Amino acid sequence: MGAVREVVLDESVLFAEDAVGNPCLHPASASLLRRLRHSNLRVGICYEEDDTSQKASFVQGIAATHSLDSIPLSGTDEDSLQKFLVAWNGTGSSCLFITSRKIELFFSKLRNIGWIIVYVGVDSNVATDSGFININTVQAVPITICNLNKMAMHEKPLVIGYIMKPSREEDFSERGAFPLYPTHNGLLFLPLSFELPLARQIKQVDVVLHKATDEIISIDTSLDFSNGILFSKGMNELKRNIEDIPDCCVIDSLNNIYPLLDRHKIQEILCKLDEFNIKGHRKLRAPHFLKVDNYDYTCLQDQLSEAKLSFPMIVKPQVACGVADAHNMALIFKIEDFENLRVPLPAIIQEYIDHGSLLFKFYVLGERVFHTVKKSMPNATHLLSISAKSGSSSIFFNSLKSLPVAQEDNISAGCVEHSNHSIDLDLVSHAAKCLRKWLGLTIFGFDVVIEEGSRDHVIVDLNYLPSFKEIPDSDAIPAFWEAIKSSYEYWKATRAPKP
Ligand SMILES: Nc1ncnc2c1ncn2[C@@H]1O[C@H](COP(=O)(O)OP(=O)(O)OP(=O)(O)O)[C@@H](O)[C@H]1O
Ligand SMILES: O=P(O)(O)O[C@H]1[C@H](O)[C@@H](O)[C@H](OP(=O)(O)O)[C@@H](OP(=O)(O)O)[C@H]1O
Ligand SMILES: [Mg+2]
Ligand SMILES: [Mg+2]
Repeated sequence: MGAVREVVLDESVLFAEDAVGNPCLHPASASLLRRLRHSNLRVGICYEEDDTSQKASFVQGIAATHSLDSIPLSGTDEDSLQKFLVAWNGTGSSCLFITSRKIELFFSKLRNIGWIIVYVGVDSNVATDSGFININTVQAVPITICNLNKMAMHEKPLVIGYIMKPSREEDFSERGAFPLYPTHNGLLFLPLSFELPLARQIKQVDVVLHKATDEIISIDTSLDFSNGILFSKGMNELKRNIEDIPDCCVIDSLNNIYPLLDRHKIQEILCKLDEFNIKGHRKLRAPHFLKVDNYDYTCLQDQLSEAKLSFPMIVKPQVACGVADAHNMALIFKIEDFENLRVPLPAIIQEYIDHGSLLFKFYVLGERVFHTVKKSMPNATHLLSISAKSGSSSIFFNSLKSLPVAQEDNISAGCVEHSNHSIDLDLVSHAAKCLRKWLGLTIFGFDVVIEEGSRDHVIVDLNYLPSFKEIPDSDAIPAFWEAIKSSYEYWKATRAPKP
């Protein structure tokens, strides 16, 4: 049996009726359709031709929404089968027919031409063999396809189990990052579900790719961050499983991720870069900073001076991500602005770098380094005009939502475009390689601003598994796959020998 490239979902596994008898889509089926849509498989929906017109138009609407084919099935006789096959017009590779209706005659005809029937439902009488598979719920469809494709491929693909918040999974999935048919470098992607037993799922994968910070409930900053994290129930179960199954490559290990949760640790890492400046190149450095546990500014001025900090400054929560207020920060212009400052404590006070409102976002995917230029915040003089207009001296904002931009900020796209000539890419790429070695992370991002005047390249932020949305899919996705494969190969070559 060849690898599965095509899947037809019968309406019986997708639709139900709501309280008033109208057709509706099972939530689990909706999630499955979203995943299959971007799985690099050809997917269709089959519906009974004599369905009510309301049902037929509902099915066709769902198919159109998910960019899937919709194929009518008029009956189970030979003629209906031929009409169905002509309408589907399959490539002849192994095709799955996923249903919870028992149409024996139709099944045997399909199996005779190499299709595989996947019956969804709990029925002990169902005999299973290579052409007939029984699963309990539609949530087991991806793992079924994955296992069939693992068995069918001459060179065993590497199965990457992934888990992240739905919006992030959708972002990656829409870019084609999670195919259920092997990539050119032999990877298969399988969504892990907290709603199914994790131990069984993890045994099916070679790698677990996760964004654990998506599963943080809260962080008790009175403890060392890694001990203060309260994860979701599902993430705690995943942690237990990956700790119990040493034979599972994790991208990336939690211990390597924890420092990027903490802007204080990030500053300490970035300050190490000061030693790595290359003669004849611009200086690469971290911002001057001070960590504070309170905003009592009566004794703060000396500490600020000692830390070489002068106004304006930017105040960020020490917690860097994972919780809602990790991106609530403020620009402050005088010592009194610490009064009633709403930035969560403990906080990191950073020098504000005048950087002409241009931000260079770098993304490290394994060996590859990409960057994009984005509009940022204006120089201090412009910021003062914003604060003057706002009536309050300090400027409070959420960096994930919007940055304070001066009205008269005249950075046009052209300036962003020309800015590429101002950054020392060799210097930053060298720094990226150092950071990759120190952090032990497969995919991470960092933000660079160039100080006006000195032209110092200042790294103001480090992020774990960012979205690199702005990098073209044609570059980013193959690099994403290569980074994962290289990390796995490095893990395999360096892991402790099996007992
Ligand atoms: N020290 C600084 N001097 C000047 N501008 C800064 C400084 N720190 C941050 N910025 C600007 O503010 C933006 C948000 O800051 P930062 O990147 O630290 O926030 P974040 O919440 O970590 O964002 P991300 O979504 O990238 O994780 C930066 O992208 C940059 O434009
Ligand atoms: O959601 P938390 O755990 O707070 O972490 C954020 C990161 O700090 C940001 O770097 C991510 O933004 P980018 O993916 O654009 O880098 C941001 O990605 P998002 O905006 O796509 O959610 C978040 O991952
Ligand atoms: Mg940032
Ligand atoms: Mg960040």
